[in-house]
Amino acid sequence: MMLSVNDLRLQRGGKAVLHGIDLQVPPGEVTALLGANGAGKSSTVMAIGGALPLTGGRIEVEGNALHGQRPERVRALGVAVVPEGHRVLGDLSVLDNLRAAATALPAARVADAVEQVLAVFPELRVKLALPARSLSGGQKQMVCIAQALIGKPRYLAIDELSLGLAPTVVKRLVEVVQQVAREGVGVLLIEQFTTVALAVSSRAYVLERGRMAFAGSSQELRSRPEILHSSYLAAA
Ligand SMILES: Nc1ncnc2c1ncn2[C@@H]1O[C@H](COP(=O)(O)OP(=O)(O)OP(=O)(O)O)[C@@H](O)[C@H]1O
Repeated sequence: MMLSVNDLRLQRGGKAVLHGIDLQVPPGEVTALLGANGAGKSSTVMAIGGALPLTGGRIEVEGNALHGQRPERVRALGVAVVPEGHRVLGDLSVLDNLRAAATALPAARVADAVEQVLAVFPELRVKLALPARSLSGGQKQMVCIAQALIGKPRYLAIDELSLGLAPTVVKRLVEVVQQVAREGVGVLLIEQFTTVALAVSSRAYVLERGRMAFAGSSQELRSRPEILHSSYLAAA
């Protein structure tokens, strides 16, 4: 019972960016994926979501291969991804953005599914009729997380939860991530604020130029700050 990445290799623009990484995301907890800009965090999440082809290795969820699958199939296997940049369909209303994420559900279940994600983000209720472009960055991120949750994933990967968002919003998003994990979802979290990421996660990984420089408990990484320092400096 796990989302697991084994010996993942990946090229972008003809250049190797992941050199064989291993990563496990257990259900019911938050796993942090840390590393400097360009280390390969986004590429890892995109590969998990079916948005980038691998050049080697395996990605599996509870025994099913995710690698080589299209993004829709990855979602159907219970793995949802929130890409970096909290992008929404700006011309559509917030409600239609949520509905658009529910197209894989039978029509009769869409309204219920929308209700369930609004219970997670009640602050979106008063925004439902507004065009999504009128939302703040934090509210757009809420819409993106709600879209990911609408299919009831067993695993959720979030690329840059809080990048560019106000501290009060970050606090709120972190609460939601913790709640989602408590309800049994395995969360893979990429978060620029390493203190936040290590406070909410049980296990942590540190990527350094496409290789895993650390894998272990978040507590251990908190007590050994030199690991993060050297990884973030190595990229400079
Ligand atoms: N579209 C692309 N085409 C070619 N190479 C890319 C592309 N996007 C990223 N890369 C390269 O892939 C490597 C890994 O980038 P990636 O975005 O996965 O890192 P990251 O750890 O998520 O960093 P960031 O926090 O900056 O997004 C980098 O060397 C980057 O230059």
